Amino acid sequence: MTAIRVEALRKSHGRFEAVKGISFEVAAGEVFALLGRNGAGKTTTVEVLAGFLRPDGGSVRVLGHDPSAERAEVRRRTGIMLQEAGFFPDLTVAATVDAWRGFTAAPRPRDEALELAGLAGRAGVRVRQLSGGEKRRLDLALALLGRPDVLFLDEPTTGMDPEGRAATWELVRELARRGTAVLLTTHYLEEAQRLASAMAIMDGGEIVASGGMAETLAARGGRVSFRLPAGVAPAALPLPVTVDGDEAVCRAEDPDLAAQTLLSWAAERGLRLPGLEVRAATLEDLFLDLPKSAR
Ligand SMILES: Nc1ncnc2c1ncn2[C@@H]1O[C@H](COP(=O)(O)OP(=O)(O)OP(=O)(O)O)[C@@H](O)[C@H]1O
Repeated sequence: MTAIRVEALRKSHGRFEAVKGISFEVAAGEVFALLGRNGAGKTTTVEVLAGFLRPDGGSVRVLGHDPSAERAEVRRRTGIMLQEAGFFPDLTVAATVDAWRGFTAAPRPRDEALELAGLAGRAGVRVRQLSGGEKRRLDLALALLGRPDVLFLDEPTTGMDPEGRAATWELVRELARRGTAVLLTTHYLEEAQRLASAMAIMDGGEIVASGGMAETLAARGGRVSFRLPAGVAPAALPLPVTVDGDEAVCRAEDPDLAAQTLLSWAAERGLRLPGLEVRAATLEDLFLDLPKSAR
């Protein structure tokens, strides 16, 4: 089931066109990463989907509804974690959650939301005393209060320590397993690669690359690297390599097969390939392949 549908969306801020006709879909139970450098148009897109901004062109549907025309219906079933949290610094964590529960239909119990977000035991702390990462967790707790079918996460783990980040990833995975559609924007490419099954990279308001995460990365191939054995000329190797210092790098569609070819070649000659490393493509490799302007 399609949870989010964006078709030819356009949105300007004044005369500046921040989103220039983008299209993508997110299915129920899918984590979709919207990526791109600062100012690419990601937040503007999320704000349209959340019903905060009206599109100038094209259409968006969240759970089959138009988020600006049917805002109440969409808001009831979506959770949003935006970049700037508008908390009252003097309220405690518990009071903040209670206030939000008042605005939420059929909210989760307070302790359940705090537990989910990893804030159990911090209920009595004032918001101003929370660390940056803990504030993100509080944001997450609020976003999950209404047991949303669609979750918008804008830079959810900024400021979190590695443990908090790992716990958040696990929570997002679990929510997706239970059917929540998650639209994630992040600058942490490792986060996107681990969590998302599909992605789109935006630049200057347009989508410059998109597709299933695994398929896109597999199509990009991978690399095998090793230290060139003494006395071996790169041209003598059975596969083409680029050489940087004494490191040889072989880019290949199937890096496992390339490694086997290189190792058999070396074994036949009684050579070793020290420091041999086989690596599938990462999202970072994909980014580095994009035109400079898109990174
Ligand atoms: N309210 C606004 N008024 C004017 N320009 C805006 C407004 N909001 C965003 N913009 C501009 O629109 C462009 C896209 O911004 P947006 O916040 O959507 O990008 P982003 O991809 O989310 O960036 P970041 O990674 O920094 O969050 C930017 O150039 C930004 O300066």
